Amino acid sequence: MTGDFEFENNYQLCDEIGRGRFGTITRCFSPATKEFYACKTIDKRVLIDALDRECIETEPRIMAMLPPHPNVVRIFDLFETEDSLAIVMELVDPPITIYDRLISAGGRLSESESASYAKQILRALAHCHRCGVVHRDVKPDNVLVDLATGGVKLCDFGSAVWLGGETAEGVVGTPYYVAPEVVMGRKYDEKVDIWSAGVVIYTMLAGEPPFNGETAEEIFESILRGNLRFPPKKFGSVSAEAKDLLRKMICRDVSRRFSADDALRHPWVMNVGNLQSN
Ligand SMILES: Nc1ncnc2c1ncn2[C@@H]1O[C@H](COP(=O)(O)OP(=O)(O)OP(=O)(O)O)[C@@H](O)[C@H]1O
Repeated sequence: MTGDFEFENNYQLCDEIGRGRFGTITRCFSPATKEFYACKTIDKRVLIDALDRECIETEPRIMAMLPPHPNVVRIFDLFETEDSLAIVMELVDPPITIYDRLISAGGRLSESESASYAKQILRALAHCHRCGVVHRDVKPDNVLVDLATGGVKLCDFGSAVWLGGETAEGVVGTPYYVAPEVVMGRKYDEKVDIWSAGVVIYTMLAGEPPFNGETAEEIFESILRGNLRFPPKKFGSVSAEAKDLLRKMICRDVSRRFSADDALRHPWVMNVGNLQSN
């Protein structure tokens, strides 16, 4: 790891393209490779909380550990000083997430677009899980979409953990997308990402998440009740295969819940190219 000085020698900072809990994402340019990248800069001085400090240290460690995959944002460089951290990543330009895509599409996406994104998210998760990495914060805001190619990339590994076959504890994630075993404070494994990915797919198809509430507590109660419904108003034109996959991903029984590889073998995901785009 190197410092500020080396960063300035290697990259030129351009415009700000995003802001997260801990830092700013800026487009940057490398005169050496003549390529643009996304640089996440974190001011470590504002992080008082031990958990926040852990999050920012985890992200580059986990990203560097994962072998490259077309559906996972790649890390290229890391610069660290006592006060700051800069992570140079692959740039998705324009910087659009599935969350932004849902907003611009008026709330929901077609079945074919949803299935195409679902397949790529599942490929990213299968890759992470094979490497023992659990993302723990799969949600529309953490999936970048390349509008030119339709390719998607999983990003923000700040909540991720390397489990390598073990289990974890502790509430991590974003209320709407959190699996019930996490809410209950039980030990959990990589299947939490499958629940969250199922909630993301449901949200893309319906325009709203399956478990709702005014407060985080209400959302958690709804998740624990686990009453998965497909209101005809939202799901009238959605195929039976899509609903079947959702039942197998948003499944309370962890041992029966699909793995990423199981989901990739499901007909709805296998037949992505044949779905209607309305
Ligand atoms: N590699 C990238 N290419 C293009 N845009 C990106 C990239 N990474 C992040 N962004 C943009 O910056 C925003 C914030 O990024 P990110 O979610 O990684 O930050 P964070 O600090 O971890 O946020 P959070 O508050 O969700 O933890 C994203 O929503 C996206 O718009």
